[in-house]
Amino acid sequence: MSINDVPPNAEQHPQTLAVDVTLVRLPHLTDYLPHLQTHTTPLEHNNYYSPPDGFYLSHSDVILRRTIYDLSTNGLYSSHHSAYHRAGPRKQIFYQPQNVRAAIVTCGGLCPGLNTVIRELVVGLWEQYGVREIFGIKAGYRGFYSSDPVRIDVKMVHNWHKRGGTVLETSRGGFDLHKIVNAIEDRGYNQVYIIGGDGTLRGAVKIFNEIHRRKLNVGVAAIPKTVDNDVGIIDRSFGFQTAVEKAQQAISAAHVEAESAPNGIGLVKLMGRSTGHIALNATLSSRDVDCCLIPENEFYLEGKGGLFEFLDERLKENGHAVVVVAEGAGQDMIPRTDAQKQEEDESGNPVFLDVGVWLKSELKRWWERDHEGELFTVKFIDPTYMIRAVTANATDNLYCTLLAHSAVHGIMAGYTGFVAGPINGNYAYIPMDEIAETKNEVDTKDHNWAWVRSVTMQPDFRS
Ligand SMILES: Nc1ncnc2c1ncn2[C@@H]1O[C@H](COP(=O)(O)OP(=O)(O)O)[C@@H](O)[C@H]1O
Ligand SMILES: O=P(O)(O)OC[C@H]1O[C@](O)(COP(=O)(O)O)[C@@H](O)[C@@H]1O
Ligand SMILES: [Mg+2]
Repeated sequence: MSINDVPPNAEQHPQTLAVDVTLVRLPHLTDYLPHLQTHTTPLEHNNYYSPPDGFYLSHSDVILRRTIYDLSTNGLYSSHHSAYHRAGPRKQIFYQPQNVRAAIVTCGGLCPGLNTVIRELVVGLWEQYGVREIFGIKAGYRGFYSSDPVRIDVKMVHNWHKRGGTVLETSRGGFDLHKIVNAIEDRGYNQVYIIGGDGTLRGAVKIFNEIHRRKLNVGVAAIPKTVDNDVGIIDRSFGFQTAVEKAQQAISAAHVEAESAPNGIGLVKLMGRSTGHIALNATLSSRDVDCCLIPENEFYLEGKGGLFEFLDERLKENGHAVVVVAEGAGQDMIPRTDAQKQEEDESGNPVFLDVGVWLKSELKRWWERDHEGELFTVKFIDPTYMIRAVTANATDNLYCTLLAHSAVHGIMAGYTGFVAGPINGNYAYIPMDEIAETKNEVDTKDHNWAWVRSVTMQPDFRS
């Protein structure tokens, strides 16, 4: 079939898609505990649920990862079409609610919605399944072995979705596999809910593998958290939209400052350790940005096609310009000492130098050199934690709720070593190790980046 054979009106000329589906295998407690008993879910007798036909999902309900096909190629017949188990309640579960001891932990940096996820894990366990023993682990992974857990009940969590941060506290570092799994065993937890980013997920995989090795009757579920939106496979991470909304406010302020000064430049640095999703999305939604700099697209300052030449033209044309830079961009250009090159945070993440401060001083240096005596202003705004230390917006709050309830249903159904997350708008269970290995970077070859370029008309920094 060639492109010309694809009829413009598919309704009149329906095409048949033949898709080979590979079911992504999800770990289950019965993989190593084959004699575990099943029980009918208490949702059957929940006055507020009255499950209608089709309410329960089964092992055969799946979500396809790939939804976009090109009818003119044979690509659609290729064998790799991953199908993931759909998230949702199962009629048969592998726990008796009165025997459940659940532990919840938050790790890594803050993210809007953390408290909503915790709240909804508690509500889901308590209200839907009748679980009464729910514990919060304090201050990240280290809390498993270094402090006493906090008992949580459904009344306590009432208002938590209206608070930024994490009520349980969080931290980086402190991952000690054996101490953590020993604590899980000693304290008798049989469900562990881990909320965290890429580092946390790599730790969660190790915890799950160790639990599997010890053949413990303990389900492990993770809920991916990161404002950076750098977790792969899932549509987006919770809190990201809220962070973009906040970032836009910083851009608006930078725009006002820049507009109100002769040759004014508003410079905004946004979070994004190694991905530029916040910068890109805030740029696209604000439309005030003249240039968006992200880690996935190297840039340079001097010469033809460089940032200075571009800003020179923009200032001549408009009298002002707004530059957005993701914190991980341009790191290779910032001079640093050997000690600075080695610097890592407690989790082993590289510590960046401040690209905003550096860029501000480079802009000033350039202007003084090339435009001596002409007025010039750079206003640098770094909202840092203001974009993530906030409550989740309505969309993120709802999203956090669905994530938490999906995780509870999955663990109750005996699945383990999984992450709950949306794929193409539907909630799925994805093996933890698969998620831990993937990274969601900005694809500078796709339409979104092309859109950024067409909105800003910034250089591609390739010449
Ligand atoms: N490769 C790894 N193996 C085990 N634990 C890890 C790993 N990377 C990070 N962690 C632990 O996960 C937690 C959070 O990691 P961090 O990178 O700070 O944040 P995030 O999970 O948000 O990316 C920390 O306690 C850290 O020690
Ligand atoms: O100062 P902190 O707390 O280490 O956080 C800074 C980092 O945390 C983030 O907000 C998110 O990182 P994680 O999701 O990996 O925790 C990054 O954008 C930023 O580089
Ligand atoms: Mg991380």
